[in-house]
Amino acid sequence: MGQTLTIKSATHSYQVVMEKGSRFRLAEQLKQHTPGYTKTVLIIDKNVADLYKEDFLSSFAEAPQVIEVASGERSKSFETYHQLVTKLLEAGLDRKAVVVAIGGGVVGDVAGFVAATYMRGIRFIQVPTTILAHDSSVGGKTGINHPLGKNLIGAFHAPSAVLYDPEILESLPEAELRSGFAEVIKHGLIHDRAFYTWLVDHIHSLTDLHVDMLGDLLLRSIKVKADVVEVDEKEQGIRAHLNFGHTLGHAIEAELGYGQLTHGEAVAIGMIFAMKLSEKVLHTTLPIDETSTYLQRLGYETSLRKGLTIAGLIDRMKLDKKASSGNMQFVLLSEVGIAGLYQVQEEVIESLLQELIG
Ligand SMILES: NC(=O)c1ccc[n+]([C@@H]2O[C@H](COP(=O)([O-])OP(=O)(O)OC[C@H]3O[C@@H](n4cnc5c(N)ncnc54)[C@H](O)[C@@H]3O)[C@@H](O)[C@H]2O)c1
Ligand SMILES: O=C(O)C(=O)C[C@@H](O)[C@H](O)[C@H](O)COP(=O)(O)O
Ligand SMILES: [Zn+2]
Repeated sequence: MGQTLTIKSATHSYQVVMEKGSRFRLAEQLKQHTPGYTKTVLIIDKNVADLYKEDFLSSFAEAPQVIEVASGERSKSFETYHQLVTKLLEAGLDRKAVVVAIGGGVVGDVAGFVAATYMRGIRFIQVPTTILAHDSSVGGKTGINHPLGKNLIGAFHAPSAVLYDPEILESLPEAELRSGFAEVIKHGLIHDRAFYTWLVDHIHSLTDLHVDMLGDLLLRSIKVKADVVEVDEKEQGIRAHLNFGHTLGHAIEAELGYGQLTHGEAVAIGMIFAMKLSEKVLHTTLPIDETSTYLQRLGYETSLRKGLTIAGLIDRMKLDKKASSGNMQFVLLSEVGIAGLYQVQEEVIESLLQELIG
């Protein structure tokens, strides 16, 4: 039956189910987690469809409609959103229908936003297929990007279940292991010092992330996310801590052009920046060298790419959703495992960015 973790949202509780081979039981799982549903449509990442579509369909007596979404960050767009809603209307989905999002964070975010808004909200199930999606599939943040910035349009809409089959992660390319693992490290840094230390001591290379241990590792990381979103689902307070590394990370993604650097790679640069900022603003001492060396050993970049400008990044960061009246706010660490949200003066950010640009 695999391992489960129950998450409480404001509207309902839902389960994260981690079970090897569960992709062959999707029809059964759907009945269990969304009782009484009238119809379903599977919205699936194109690469994932090529590899696993038949596996997902194998348990249905009558195959549901499948909509394939082009792989990549560019699909988190108005165009894809519009196309998907149109296809659901044409398919005749009613308010008791269920959307199943199968893929990484891109498909989860856009399909989740479709479900959040279709007829003012229908149920949806997250079937994460990347490491990164251990983060994106839990907590109910859904949305799309705007040319001006990441995730600027969206809604909070909790899934009815998160169905993880760790076997699927075996086909992930190295760059995607790296992207997803950044959010695992983030969870340790902001909320679970022992977990962070365990990662540094035990995961020496991305090849250490093999299927036999990924289920446990991801559940531990999801537990951090669950602890936070259960207390503050709609980001009125501590949920912002999950945004550690993201103020700069999102700015980098948008400035470079979506998809040039993966989300996790951009967040990794943002985390090192936020640790340096923490030392400056909070007069604390953090293991920046250790984290930086660790990230570099795993193949992450930790400084800013050529072509990025301080002015461009600052303009983006002023549009970040945490900004208040144009003042930038950053998640900083007073120590590993303890995060907080702080307003930081533009001059301080500017001078530190200068150091990172070199
Ligand atoms: N909603 C949230 O709380 C939240 C949290 C974190 C990140 N995000 C968002 O998630 C997105 C990134 O998600 P992602 O890293 O999963 O990227 P992604 O969805 O683009 O997937 C990464 C790549 O891996 C491929 N892929 C997916 N599963 C595969 C598999 N099992 N085998 C082989 N290839 C596979 C995809 O086709 C794609 O090319 C970003 O847009 C980010 O903003 C959202
Ligand atoms: O769940 C959250 O809250 C997070 O901040 C998790 C992040 O890893 C994720 O990238 C999220 O999409 C960022 O949210 P945003 O509100 O900054 O768009
Ligand atoms: Zn993220």
